[in-house]
Amino acid sequence: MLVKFCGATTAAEIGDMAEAGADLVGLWYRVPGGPAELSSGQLAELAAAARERGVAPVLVTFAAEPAPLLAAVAAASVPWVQLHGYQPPSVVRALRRDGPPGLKIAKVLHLKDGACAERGLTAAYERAGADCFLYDAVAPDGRIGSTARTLDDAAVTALADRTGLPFLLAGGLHAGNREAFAGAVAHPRFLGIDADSAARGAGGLLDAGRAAAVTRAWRPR
Ligand SMILES: O=C(O)c1ccccc1NCC(=O)[C@H](O)[C@H](O)COP(=O)(O)O
Repeated sequence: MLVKFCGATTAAEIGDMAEAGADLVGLWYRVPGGPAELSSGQLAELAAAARERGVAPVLVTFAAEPAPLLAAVAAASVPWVQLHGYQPPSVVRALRRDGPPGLKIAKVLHLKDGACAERGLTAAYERAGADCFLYDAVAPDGRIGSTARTLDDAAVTALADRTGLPFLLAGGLHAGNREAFAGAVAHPRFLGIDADSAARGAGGLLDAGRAAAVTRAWRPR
């Protein structure tokens, strides 16, 4: 299974995530107002640092214009893109058509009170060329991304049953709640986990010890 931690802003955090056993590290690009937002130069620098440490960099974005995303993917040689907003299937199609061969595209599906906001679009995302979905929570006020709110295991497995792609599970995952997701973890399309809040230390940066505790708790032994 894959383990992703999201929102690195320094090479030191990336080194810490590598030590914590991460496969993927999220780098924010075009997340307006986000505390971990990076310039295109920083994105390229941190993507290189991640590759050096054997961790695959993931461009995490709210952007819905393919051209700047494709330019950033090419400039930073990023192998993964995570479309974390409510981007339509046409954005996935454009990235698949015009992106580098082998680019991995993760489309986030947002769940609120057990209902998926993109429920009517999942087949279109699949046809457009997404590689996987990432299931994440929506806060009561509509906020998305790093909400630290957990999903309901039954809602997750029901959504996974209705879709045809592997999925990363997110939403308030921490070292102590793997058992609450027994259905998701056992699902044949379970691909791995994505966490942000639980991996952060007191100063707000990603923390090696906290991230390692998440990895240890979730990775099968
Ligand atoms: O992490 C954020 O603050 C964020 C902001 C805007 C877009 C995406 C963002 N994070 C994306 C992630 O992949 C997080 O890991 C995911 O939302 C889970 O976060 P958490 O519930 O805090 O573990």
